[in-house]
Amino acid sequence: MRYVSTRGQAPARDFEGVLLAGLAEDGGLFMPETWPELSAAEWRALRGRPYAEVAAHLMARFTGESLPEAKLLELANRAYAGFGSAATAPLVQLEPQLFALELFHGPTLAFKDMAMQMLGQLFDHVLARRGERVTIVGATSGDTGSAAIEACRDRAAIDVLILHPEGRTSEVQRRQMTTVLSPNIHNIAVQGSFDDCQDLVKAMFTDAPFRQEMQLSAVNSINWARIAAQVPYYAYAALALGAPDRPVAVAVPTGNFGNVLAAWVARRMGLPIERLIIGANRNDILARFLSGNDMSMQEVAPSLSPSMDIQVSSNFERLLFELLGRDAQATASTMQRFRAEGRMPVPDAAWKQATRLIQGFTVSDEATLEEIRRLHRDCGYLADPHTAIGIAAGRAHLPDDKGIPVIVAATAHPAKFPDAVEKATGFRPPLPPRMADLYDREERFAVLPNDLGQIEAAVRGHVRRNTGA
Ligand SMILES: Cc1ncc(COP(=O)(O)O)c(C=O)c1O
Ligand SMILES: N[C@@H](CCOP(=O)(O)O)C(=O)O
Repeated sequence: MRYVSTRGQAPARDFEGVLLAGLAEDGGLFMPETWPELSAAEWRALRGRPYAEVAAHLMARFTGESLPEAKLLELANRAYAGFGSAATAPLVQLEPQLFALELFHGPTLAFKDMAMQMLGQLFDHVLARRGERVTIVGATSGDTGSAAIEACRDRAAIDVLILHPEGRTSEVQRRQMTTVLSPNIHNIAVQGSFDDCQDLVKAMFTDAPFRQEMQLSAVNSINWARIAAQVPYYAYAALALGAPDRPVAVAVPTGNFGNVLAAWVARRMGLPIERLIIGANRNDILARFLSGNDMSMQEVAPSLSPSMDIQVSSNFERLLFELLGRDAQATASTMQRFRAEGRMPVPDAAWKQATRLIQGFTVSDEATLEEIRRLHRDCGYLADPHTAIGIAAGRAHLPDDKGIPVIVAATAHPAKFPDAVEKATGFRPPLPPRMADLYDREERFAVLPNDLGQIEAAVRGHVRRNTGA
């Protein structure tokens, strides 16, 4: 399998090259040159199989010969062994047609563990075989950072530097990152928003000499390997509900558009996902795009669902590439105009094509609290604010539905956002016993301005110290 850049100016790579490169050299995102598709019989054969087997089988369609299914299965078994649910990603029925796909049973209690634990295994395997090392730079609004840190801590061949927006994550999220004192882990609180952090990461990747010198790699969903590892859980859930012989819809609380893109990919591989539904908080650029072709940037505003306080949704570029018929030149110029003018000029035909499949809903903070309250009262279910937005969006879609089940991505454990949950229900969800002393642990992080030079200097300093260079 070969991968091409959405902007058409970077060399094509294989899966391993894409895993290590992260972002393409031209600033674009890697996409498979062709889409693998499974027949109905192949999907049926995956029904009832353990999660690791489904993951290995589907990921093998993206990796090619250097990482065959048997090797992926070995890595997947290791990746998911420590999850707190035997099902890895259990499906909980909330209403006759509505199901929560719980993706938060990994070590850091958010859906990021589903892919990141697998990425950690992939990096270990590939770097050991090649005798190489990498410097991972990542941006987080709270969950990617801790998942990446947990997956890569104490590795000799990996340095990890995570940028988070100062004061804009929940305290649990921040502490999950900053209390990991392993020598290869470094946290930087950036005086800015998540979008600023993400822009800094992308700027480091497009600074060719720096990228080369540091051997940069990515763990954000700009890295195709992240998306590939997020596809299997949609298949796992849809198969449990009768796919490929019964269609499903999928609802996803959305920020950087990676999680919903993975569902789009599952559909492209032949899974009968009839509708994709996205829920947004007040940072609702994607919902505004879907309702009126208005992809215009606004200031990032803090909300009760901080992980989704995002305006520039990186993975939208991958969908745009498809909507524009894989025209890399048109994709590049559309993205350039978006960055220059703050508004993305999506042709009407492409927009209409998107709206035929994807529906968007904005859920305010008040409506989020009401949804958490309602779920607790009526279903005995405790949802975190992000999951509540997904469920609210899924429920808003139900009247349009033809009776097909809606799978909602439940993206975080309620204990990660205890203040919002307590405000809605009066109940403060406790952290699992292994994290009970989180508030007493020592924290270590630097605070830096939104300045590329200073961030690059910090990265260089940490990597030199770790490698003794
Ligand atoms: C808990 C949670 N829910 C939802 C999202 C949004 O997911 P995505 O950025 O893939 O759209 C995030 C951040 O990625 C998150 O951490
Ligand atoms: N919500 C994310 C933001 C980064 O998203 P990613 O999927 O691109 O890693 C976070 O929690 O950090």
